[in-house]
Amino acid sequence: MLKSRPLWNQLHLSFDHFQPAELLTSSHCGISFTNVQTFFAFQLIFIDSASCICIIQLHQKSDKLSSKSEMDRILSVFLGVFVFVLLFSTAKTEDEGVVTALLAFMDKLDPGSAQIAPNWGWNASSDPCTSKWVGVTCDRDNKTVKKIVLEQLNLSGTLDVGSVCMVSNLLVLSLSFNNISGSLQPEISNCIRLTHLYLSGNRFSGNLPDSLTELPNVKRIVISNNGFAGELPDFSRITTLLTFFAQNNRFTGQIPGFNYRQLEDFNVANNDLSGPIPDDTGRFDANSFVGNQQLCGKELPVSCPLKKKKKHKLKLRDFLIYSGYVILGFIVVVLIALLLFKKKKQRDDDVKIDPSTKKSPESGHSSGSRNSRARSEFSITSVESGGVSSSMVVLSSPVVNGLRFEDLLKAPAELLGRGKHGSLYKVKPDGGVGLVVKRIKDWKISRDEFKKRMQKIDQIKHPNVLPLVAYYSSKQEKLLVYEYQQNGSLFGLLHGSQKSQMFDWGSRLSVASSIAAALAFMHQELQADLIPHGNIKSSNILLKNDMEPCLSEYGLMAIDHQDPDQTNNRTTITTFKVDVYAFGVILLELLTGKPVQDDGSGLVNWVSSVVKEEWTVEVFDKALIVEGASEERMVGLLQVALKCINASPELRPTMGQVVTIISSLKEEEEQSMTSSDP
Ligand SMILES: Nc1ncnc2c1ncn2[C@@H]1O[C@H](COP(=O)(O)OP(=O)(O)OP(=O)(O)O)[C@@H](O)[C@H]1O
Repeated sequence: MLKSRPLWNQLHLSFDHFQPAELLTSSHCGISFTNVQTFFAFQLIFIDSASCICIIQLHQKSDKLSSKSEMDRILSVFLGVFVFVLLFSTAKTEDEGVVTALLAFMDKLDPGSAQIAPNWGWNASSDPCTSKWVGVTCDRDNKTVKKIVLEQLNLSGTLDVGSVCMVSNLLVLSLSFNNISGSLQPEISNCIRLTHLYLSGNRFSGNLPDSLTELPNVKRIVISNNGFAGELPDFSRITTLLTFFAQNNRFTGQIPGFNYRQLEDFNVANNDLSGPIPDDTGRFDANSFVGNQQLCGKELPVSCPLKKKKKHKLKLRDFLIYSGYVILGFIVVVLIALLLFKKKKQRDDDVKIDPSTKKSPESGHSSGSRNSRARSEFSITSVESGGVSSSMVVLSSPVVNGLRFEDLLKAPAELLGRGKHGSLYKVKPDGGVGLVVKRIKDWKISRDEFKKRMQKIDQIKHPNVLPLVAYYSSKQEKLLVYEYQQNGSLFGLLHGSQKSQMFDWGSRLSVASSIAAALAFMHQELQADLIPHGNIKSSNILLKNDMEPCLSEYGLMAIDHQDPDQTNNRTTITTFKVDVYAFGVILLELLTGKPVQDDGSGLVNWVSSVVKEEWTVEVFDKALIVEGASEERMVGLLQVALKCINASPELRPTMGQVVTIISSLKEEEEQSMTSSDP
């Protein structure tokens, strides 16, 4: 039976029949009201709103019993039966409504039932869900129609949008590769929950209705290979759209606005579109636009003509005015440049360019060409450090035997990044290995506490945690020295130029497993000292020479910056749950292949909303799907991630628990690999 959601509305209407009545309570599971005239209370209780059964309880009000009580009893029974019949009939009407709508839709789609066979189930005496009509998919409870997929069936009628959109929970409508003709009617906007509309490979014609852009949830619109014509409506209104395929139609006019930054797939090739390509992101190449004679842009061989400037004959007066503007502009530019220069000088006042580092052997650039993100060279010589070599503690590491603070300060340094918590320099002391120096300013931690913390962290070794090589502490700044890892980070592997390298499902699961194990170990060892990592993100997971992942910068951040509830009083448990949350975000990054922006909440919200809609497979990285990664194990890992990102720290698992689940997923994966080996 179909879910009877609108029944509720109708129920309220039916109460009007009993006016004057006083509504006593109203909830989703029951309603009661008193009929004042007959001194009766009815109680309608929904046993199961889905099957539309209700029980009507009739209560006589004892304090109001009168000589008319016998008469009233009869009346009450009559009223009860009446209400029951009324409700039952309205519920039935609702179910029948969807069945009727679907049959009307099919009637137009396949006139004369030329294609549909009797065993498809499409008839008025059966239920689309429980009788499993061909092409219809329902929700898990078999109550609501969610998808209609009727592809490659040679259907040659028209699309009755008015009828099909009466299926109020419809998410997917796919009618690709048939012979359907006619236009797409404006009532398409009634399909308010629709996320996927596939109409490609038919004979549709006419304009796309403006109302198509009113669909609030639509993600994929595929209308390619049809005869659609006219101008495309303004799709920039749809904020959810990920795919728009409209190639091989007869669309004219200019390409309208789209949220190009968000679109994953876009193609309007082979139409009659004209004018400039408005996509300034450059994410879609010529293939998305070719075959439109009058289209121009950097993606195509035809670049757009420059706008012709009107030629003016300059009179002397005009000349003087323009010269005035030019001089004024020049003065403003000089002033701004001076201001910027002053500001930059202030920012860099503690970073002096070491004249001895004119040229870095690695970069080959001169120190004059400084740029914060590009390769730039500084000496990390600190104003206050002034050669206080005794303040630097070099830990017992084979990597830097005999390293002196002076060597570090003198060495050419290249700025790798300026993060929220400090700057990172790559340094290569004479004859030594490459190092990185993290420079943290204004960390509100006493020298003793800092020293204790670093020594504690140094005592705990794990193969997947990058060891600290040396540290230095002064009032204003702390320096932390690590070995430089030339293979980059997990961030680079997932989203950077290295993306082209195959980062397959097995490797992703392996990274998740190694990092989880490292974190669980560190948490256990540092439990008494309450030192979490505090800043887990994919750029802090580095790849060692053997491509094994390792966590860097453990324990540098006293407070977390990813967890929304960082202001809460921290208990032993919640302190470490900050890392569990961040690890959950890493898992999402591995599963979706999408980068994390700012605090990660964007990715978390997106995944949560897709999963809620029961579109779980949508979240996975396309590369993983193409590779044929096990959906069962991807869902398993996603479930771990969702537990980790629980808004309530107490409800998040411990890293120990996370390790157990991921290890068993990894084991299953390995077993499946060996069993599928020839
Ligand atoms: N030991 C290392 N070897 C090689 N690259 C490193 C090393 N440590 C960090 N990096 C890389 O250097 C870049 C800058 O690191 P940095 O720690 O400054 O950035 P961040 O993580 O964004 O900042 P923050 O840690 O302050 O939030 C990152 O891409 C990071 O992956």
